[in-house]
Amino acid sequence: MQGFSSKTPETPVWTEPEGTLGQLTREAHARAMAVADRLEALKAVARDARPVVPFHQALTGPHLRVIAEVKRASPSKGTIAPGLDAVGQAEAYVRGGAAAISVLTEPTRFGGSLEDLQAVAAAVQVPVIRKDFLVHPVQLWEARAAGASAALLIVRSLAPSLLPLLIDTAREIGLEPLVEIRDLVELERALAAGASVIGVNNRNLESLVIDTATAPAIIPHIPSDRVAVAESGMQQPDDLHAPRDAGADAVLVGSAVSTATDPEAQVRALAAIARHATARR
Ligand SMILES: O=C(O)c1ccccc1NCC(=O)[C@H](O)[C@H](O)COP(=O)(O)O
Repeated sequence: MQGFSSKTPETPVWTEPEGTLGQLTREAHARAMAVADRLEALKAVARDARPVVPFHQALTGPHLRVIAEVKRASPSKGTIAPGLDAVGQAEAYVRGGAAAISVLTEPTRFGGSLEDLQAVAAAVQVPVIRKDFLVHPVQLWEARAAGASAALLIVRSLAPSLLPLLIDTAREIGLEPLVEIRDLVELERALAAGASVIGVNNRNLESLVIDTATAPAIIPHIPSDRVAVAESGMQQPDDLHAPRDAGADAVLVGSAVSTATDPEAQVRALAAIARHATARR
C-alpha cells in the first residue's frame, strides 16, 4: 500500500512521496511558490486563451485512443529527443491520428516548458494536456493561460485535502484533470475526489521501475462511467493489446513517439491497433 502508513487498514495516512517523484514534487512546489503572486495576471491571460477543446470527449467512444507525448528528456532515460521541435512533433502526431497531445512542461529533468505547451496548443485542433507535477492552483492557471484543455494531477504527490481542491479548481477554470494512480488505494482516493478521467501509470514514479502489467490489472476496477487511460512503458503496437483488452479508453505514449524517426507513422501504427474495438469495462 504505497504512500500510506497505517495502524489499521481503515485509516490510511498519506506520507510524502519519496525517490524521484518526491524530488520532482518538492521542486515543482518551489516553482509554484515563485509565481504565486502572478495569479491575477494569469487569470487575465487565461480569459484570452484559446477556447478549451474538450479532453474527456476526445477520449470517449468505442475505440482505444492514443495520447501522444512531446518528451525531450526524462529522469529514467536522460536525454530522449534533443532539439525536438515541439510544434512539428505534435502536428505529426495529429496527422498520425492522435486524439490528444501531452506536453511535458517540467524544465529540469524533462527539458519541458510552458512555451512548448503554448506553442503546441496554438498549433493543433486536438486537446492538449499539461504534464507536470502540479501541486498548486497557480499551476492550473498557467496551464489554462497557455491554452491547455487538461492537466495532470498525480495522486501520490498530493495530500488528501489537496487532491479534491485541485480537481475542483481545474474544472472551475475549464481544465479536465487527468488523475493519475498506481494502485487500488489511490483509485479509491481518485474516485472519492470526483475524478472523471483516471490514468494508471505503469511506471512507479518513486523508483522508476516499469511494470506493464500494472495498468491492465487496475483498469478493470475503474467504473465504466469514467475514462481510463493506460500510461508509460508502451513501445510498439503490440504493447497496446493488454491495456485495450483490460478495457482502457486511451493509452499515453511518450518516449516511443518522441524518439521515432517518423513520428506520424509511429502514431499511425499505434492508432491502427487502437482502432480495434476496446473491451467494455
Ligand atoms: O518518464 C520518466 O522517467 C518519469 C520519471 C519520473 C516521473 C515521471 C516520469 N514520466 C512521466 C510519465 O509518466 C511519462 O512521460 C508518460 O507516461 C509516457 O511514458 P513513456 O511512454 O514510458 O515515455
